[in-house]
Amino acid sequence: MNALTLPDIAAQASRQALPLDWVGMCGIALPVLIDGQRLSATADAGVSLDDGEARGIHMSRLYLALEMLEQENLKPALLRRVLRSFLDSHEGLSRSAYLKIRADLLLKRPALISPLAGWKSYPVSIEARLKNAMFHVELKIDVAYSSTCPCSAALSRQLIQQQFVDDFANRSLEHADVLAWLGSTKGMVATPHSQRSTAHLSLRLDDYLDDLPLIALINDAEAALGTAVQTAVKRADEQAFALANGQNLMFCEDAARRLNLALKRSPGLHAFHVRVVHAESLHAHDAVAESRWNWEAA
Ligand SMILES: Nc1nc2c(ncn2[C@@H]2O[C@H](COP(=O)(O)OP(=O)(O)OP(=O)(O)O)[C@@H](O)[C@H]2O)c(=O)[nH]1
Repeated sequence: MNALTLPDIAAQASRQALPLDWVGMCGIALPVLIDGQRLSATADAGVSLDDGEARGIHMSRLYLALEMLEQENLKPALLRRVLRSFLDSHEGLSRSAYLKIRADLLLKRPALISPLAGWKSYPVSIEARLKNAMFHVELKIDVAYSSTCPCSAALSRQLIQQQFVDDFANRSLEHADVLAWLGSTKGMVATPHSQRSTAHLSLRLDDYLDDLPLIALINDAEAALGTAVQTAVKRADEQAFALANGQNLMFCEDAARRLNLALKRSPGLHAFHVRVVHAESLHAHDAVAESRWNWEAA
């Protein structure tokens, strides 16, 4: 049997004539280049099947178009070319094309004080759509940070004050005694709880952008939060982190508001949705806050 005789089921007429919103493949393994970094990624690639009479799309054509992503840095223009190729190879069948790429971006992060540095992984996804000649790119980025509860800090301070009253009642205050007391466990009878937290950022990019501003957006988000989780840590770094947390107490509402304000100042965005999740150590459930700007369902 040669190729000419192979049955082509996709080209048959559909028994139920009905257009479909999305048809394609999910979870395709793919190497991609982001800012020169070779990353292991997975891709979802699809098109609409607007011709309801056609039995199926041609999956191999989408799959093969993804080869364009192997050698070039991921940029909006490249994503657009891939989507254009999806549509060109489905002329008469499809009017919209979709590509989602997921990867873990690795960034080397310096310690707060010591000259050390270590790698941090940021789950990112890049979603591109081409529909009626309109091209859109949306980024999703997860940023991990530490949050210390302001309520718990205030309650702890009150207990420390109470301890001070108990320990120094009817005593004259000597500087050396107070200093020694502050350095003892009695000087901190209670500690506020803090938690590892995650900001899930969904970001719609302006159409004119030449590059994907992943690193700039991560940096903006971490600067706004103030207490990004660390990589290599010596004691001096841990002490600086403790100070940063103490100066940066936050409820999930505070984190969501800070991110909202920071992302509005970030260039290249025209809409975003922020969801912060504080994996509480006080509770067995999470504290969550969301904030949107110019965001409605795509
Ligand atoms: N449309 C469709 N194809 C599927 C599905 N599952 C597996 N495939 C297979 O995907 C393979 C590639 O499809 P096509 O791109 O149409 O392959 P082809 O006909 O050899 O390629 P062209 O000549 O370019 O059309 C076929 O062998 C299909 O059977 C499915 O659910 N839908």
